[in-house]
Amino acid sequence: MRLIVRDDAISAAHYVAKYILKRLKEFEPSQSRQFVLGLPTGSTPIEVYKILTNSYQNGEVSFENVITFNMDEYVGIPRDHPESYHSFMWRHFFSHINIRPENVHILNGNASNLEDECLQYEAAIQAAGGIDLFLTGVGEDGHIAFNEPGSSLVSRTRVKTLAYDTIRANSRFFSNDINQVPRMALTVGVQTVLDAREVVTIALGARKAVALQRCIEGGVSHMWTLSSLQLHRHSMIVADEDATLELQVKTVKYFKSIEQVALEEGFEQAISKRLRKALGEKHACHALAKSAAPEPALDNMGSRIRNNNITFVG
Ligand SMILES: N[C@@H]1[C@@H](O)[C@H](O)[C@@H](COP(=O)(O)O)O[C@@H]1O
Repeated sequence: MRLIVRDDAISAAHYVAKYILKRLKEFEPSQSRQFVLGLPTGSTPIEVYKILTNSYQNGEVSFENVITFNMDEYVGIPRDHPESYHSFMWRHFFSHINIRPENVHILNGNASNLEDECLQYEAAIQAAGGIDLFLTGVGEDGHIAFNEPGSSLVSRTRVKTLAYDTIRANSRFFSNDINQVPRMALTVGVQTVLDAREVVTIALGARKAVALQRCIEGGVSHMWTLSSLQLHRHSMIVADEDATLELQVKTVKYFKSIEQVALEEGFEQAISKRLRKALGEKHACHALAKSAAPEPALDNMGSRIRNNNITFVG
């Protein structure tokens, strides 16, 4: 797992947006080879969506050959309710870019058979070739998507009852009236997220600090489902300083020093190359096929420089 720390929320959002743009550029999506992007809702990714929208409007990126899968949706509120995740995504992102409506996937919280809806969603992800990059947020209780504390770490898309803490936290979107917040949601599972080729999480503000501490410095636990990212080969958390408030100073310094060394030694290029390889396994990526250079070995202990070769943890 990588941890990237930026001074404030805007800088963190810029880092994430630029990272996604870089991945899209490297991938060169086309009609026969579409990029599959997993997306979250919540206040945290809004700035990322704004930056991606601006990039589209400036002609820097196209979403024509991007397929999206959203993480979750409330059960039982109308699709056009202003706080449904469907409305959220179109309001903050999809309406402003050139994505094809048929490429947008958002769970239907009003389906007559919710279990079937979840099964079909998993099947649709498979049919798209799996998710290339899953962007996620994190709840105050450490949940990823709506995988509340106690969720199975091998769970897949399903119906979930929301934790009281989440209902309380999300009441700010429902006129601060806890009674208006739906009690249930459909959500991708922890394993659905872990199956993505890459996971990028953005965590902003002091209210995420405890969750971040548990997920980075604690062990893998179903009580803090974001901690499952410790098991992923290509996971990265991008946080602002406030979100790191509960981490040990030495933890933050450690990850900052890794980033510094990595920048100096071309780590970014090494990661890009390794990810292109992972994507190439699915898409027969022509760019990587050209490269005959050996991959750097993995080292579970962290970033190391050996004979000018960098090894790194995923
Ligand atoms: N299901 C969503 C999560 O996907 C999101 O990460 C979380 C944090 O939201 P915010 O970014 O508003 O703090 O809220 C909800 O619970």
